[in-house]
This record gives sequence, structure tokens and C-alpha cells, in this order.
Amino acid sequence: MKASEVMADLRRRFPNEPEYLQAVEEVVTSIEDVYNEYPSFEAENLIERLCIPDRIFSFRVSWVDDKGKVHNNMGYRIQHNNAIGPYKGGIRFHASVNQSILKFLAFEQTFKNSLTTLPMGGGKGGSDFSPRGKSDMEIMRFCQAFIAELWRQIGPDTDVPAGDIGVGGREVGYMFGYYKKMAREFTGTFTGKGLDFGGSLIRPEATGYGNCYFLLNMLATRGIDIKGKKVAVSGSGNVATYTTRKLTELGAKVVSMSDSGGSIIKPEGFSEEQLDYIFELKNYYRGRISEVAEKYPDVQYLPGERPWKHVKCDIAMPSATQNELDGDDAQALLDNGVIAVSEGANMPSTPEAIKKFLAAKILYAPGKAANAGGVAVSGLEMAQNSQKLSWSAEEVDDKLKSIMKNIHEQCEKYGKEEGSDFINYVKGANVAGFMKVARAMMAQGVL
Ligand SMILES: NC(=O)C1=CN([C@@H]2O[C@H](COP(=O)(O)OP(=O)(O)OC[C@H]3O[C@@H](n4cnc5c(N)ncnc54)[C@H](O)[C@@H]3O)[C@@H](O)[C@H]2O)C=CC1
Ligand SMILES: O=C(O)CCC(=O)C(=O)O
Repeated sequence: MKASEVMADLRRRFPNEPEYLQAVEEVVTSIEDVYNEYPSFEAENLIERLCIPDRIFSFRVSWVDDKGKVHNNMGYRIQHNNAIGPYKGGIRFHASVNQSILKFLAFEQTFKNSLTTLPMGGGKGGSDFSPRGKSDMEIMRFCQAFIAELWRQIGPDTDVPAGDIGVGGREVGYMFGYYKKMAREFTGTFTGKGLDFGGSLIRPEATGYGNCYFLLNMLATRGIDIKGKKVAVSGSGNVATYTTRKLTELGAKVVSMSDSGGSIIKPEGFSEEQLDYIFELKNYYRGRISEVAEKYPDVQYLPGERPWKHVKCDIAMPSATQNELDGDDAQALLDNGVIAVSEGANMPSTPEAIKKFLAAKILYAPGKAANAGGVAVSGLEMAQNSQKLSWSAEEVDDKLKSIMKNIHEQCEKYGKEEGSDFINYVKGANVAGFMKVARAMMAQGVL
């Protein structure tokens, strides 16, 4: 297999899917050598079967707003690969959603889920519906219309959706409720559910906490203590806010956050009161990050800006969205002495940024390793649901810590460069994630 030839072919077949091609290129390039050690892979054209999703559902979602106006959105579910378990991955509601973005997310999810060691395949879904500014009733009607189309394609052993951008506990609740009504079953078909109806403790926290645990494992390889370190975080949603909670608990200082309107910075670190305010503002009141600077004069708001060039930090944790950290941002971070970048979002760094981080040999963890804690606890939620019991927060948190440690070990095993201490976490995560899926696909025949 030649990565360049695989990519040329995919570019020809899917010319309008830049995010998908970007995600695939990173993986295919990383695994080229190891793939070619197994001639049977090539004999069964494994690479193409791994890169192209098993199937894609796309559908119109028609719903009625509070004024009686009818809207039509597009809905999708990408079932990428189920070699090691049912399709599993979040649902994204955001105006930018299209097939390319969901295909990249489903592809990444396949390797991420493999890294967790839990039996989950990869999938992703969503809609170009934007929840911003919509009433609860509008959100509910949209979720019901979305599931009216999708419910036949999902199920506890088939495909198990969860949240992602624009989809949190409220949306999962509405979708689960409608699924339950249509399918006439009460099963763990969604994760991220409310605690009263099968949700797992620590699932809301898991992606942000898991990223911090992964970061701690990386820092330990260089004997670095996180206490007192300045951390630039982007985003201010589920992943970002629980990241800042754990960072504060660990004694680090958070110096930035952001939303799609701009960034807020405070070079000496936000106070706990300010972080609590941001948590409530974003998770309960769905406000804008600019409001933080209106309330606290020592916080600076930078409209339309991403944080990376504007504040010095030791560690960066991009936790908003894809391609939110480009080559120039990476250079600015490196010039300011960044020692680690641990990705909460999926594919937040552009290929140019990743090249710079790897060349500088800083600690750089790609999202599919660092943010795998969210889906890992989703896997634990599925396990609890199927056994009809629930574990304590401490139990789930302990399991999360040990899964993140294990992912770090897998990255180290496959990513440590010969003759040096440097761990290439990109290669490590891609090769480790790939090998398990590849073995399972080979064992199951050409499907
Ligand atoms: N929720 C989860 O369990 C997991 C989420 N992720 C990834 O983490 C990232 C954040 O997701 P969540 O926190 O769940 O979503 P969320 O909807 O709770 O928050 C998204 C955040 O990103 C910001 N954002 C969205 N588009 C932006 C843009 N163009 N520029 C700057 N900021 C933007 C929003 O303002 C918000 O603060 C996404 O990349 C998601 O795929 C990854 C693993 C699991
Ligand atoms: O919990 C899940 O199933 C999915 C989480 C997710 O969307 C992700 O890992 O990107």
C-alpha cells in the first residue's frame, strides 16, 4: 500500500470532502509501514474497506418552529466500521455540519474507540440544525423529527449515538425518549442519558477529565508537575468547562477560553469564581463568552480571535472544534515556550500545526487519544445498562483513569522513536487503533 496512491484515489472519488480527506491522510500515512508488514492486508484491500464508511444515511428533517414556520434541515448518520463492536459515536447539531465533517468524525471515532479497548465500532451523525437561540420546545420537536427518520437504523447492539457539539443532556433526553417510543424498548441505545434513566455518573465530565488524565501521563514521561502551569483552553462547552474544572483541582491556571464569537484571556489565570461563572453561563444559560468580560473587568475579550497568539501558556488544550489551531498559531505557541498540547476537540490542529509540534518534539497528543475518555465512559454506560446496574462516581472515575493510562501506554508502545525518548503520539495512536480493527476485520472476512 502506498499512502500517496490511496489518497490520490480518495481525492478523486470524494473531491468535496476536505475534512474527511485530512483525517484519512494522517492515519494512512502513519500506518503505511506497519500495514505493509502484513501482505494479507493488501491482498484483501483492507485499507479501502477501512477508509470508506460501511454506510451513510442522509435524510431531510422537517420541523415546525414556535411561530408555526416549517424548516427543513439535513440529517445524517455515518456507520463507519463495526469490526470490534456496535457503531458508536456522537451526534452533532451545528450549522456547519455536512457529510465531509461527519465522515471525518466517524473515521476518527473508529480508531479512538479501538484505543479505549472497549467493544465499540465507529460512527457519527448530526444535522446542520443550529440549536442556538431555539426554545426548548423547538429543540424537542427537532430531536423528535430527527429520530423519526433515524430510529430504525440504531439500537443497543447496532448503533449507539451520544452527544457532541450542540448535543448535550437535553438533546440526548429528547432523542432517547422518541427512540424509546418508536422502538417500544427501553435499552441503552443512547449514552450521555440523564442519571434518572440509565445515564452514567461521570459521563458529562469524562472527556475533559480524561484529557487531563492523559496530559498527566504525558507530563510524567518528562517528570513535569502540572501545579502552577498556565493552560490555554479553547471552547467553553462540555469538554472545555470540565477540562478547566479538573485543571483547577490539579493546581493549574487556566488563561483562556473561547466560543465562536471570540476569546477571553487572563494572563495570570481566571479565578475559581470566574470559572464557575463561565461553567454556569455556558452549560445552563447558553450565554456568550463575551459576557464574562462584561462582568469581570480583569478579563479581556478578543472578538473574532482564537486564544493561541494572545496569551503565554505552558500547555494548550484546544477543546472547541476542528482546524481551530493552524500553523501560525502553533508557531506562536512554540515561540512562547509551550511544552504540551493535548487535544480535547476532534482534529483541532491543522496538518501544518501538527508538523510543527512534532518537529519541536513537544508533548503532543492528538484528539483520538486524548479525548477518548468521553466515549470510554459511554462504553461503561453501555456496560452498566446491559447489566441493569449503576456504578459509583468513584468507580467510573477510577476506570476512566486506568483507560487513559492504558491509551497512553499503547501510544508509547507504537509511537516511541527508536534510539530516543521521544514519543510520537500521532503515530502511536494511529497504529495502535488501527491494528486492533485490522485484526478484527481480517478475521471476519471481506464484508
Ligand atoms: N462531548 C464529548 O463527549 C466529546 C466531544 N469531543 C469534541 O470536543 C469538541 C467540543 O465538543 P463539546 O464540548 O461536546 O461541544 P459543546 O457544544 O458543548 O461546545 C462546543 C464549544 O465549541 C465552541 N465552538 C463551536 N464552533 C466554534 C468555532 N467555529 N470557533 C470557536 N469555537 C467554536 C462553542 O462555542 C462551544 O464553546 C468537539 O470537537 C467535539 O467533537 C470529543 C470527544 C468527546
Ligand atoms: O460518547 C460517545 O459515544 C461519543 C463521543 C464523541 O462524540 C467523540 O468521542 O467524539
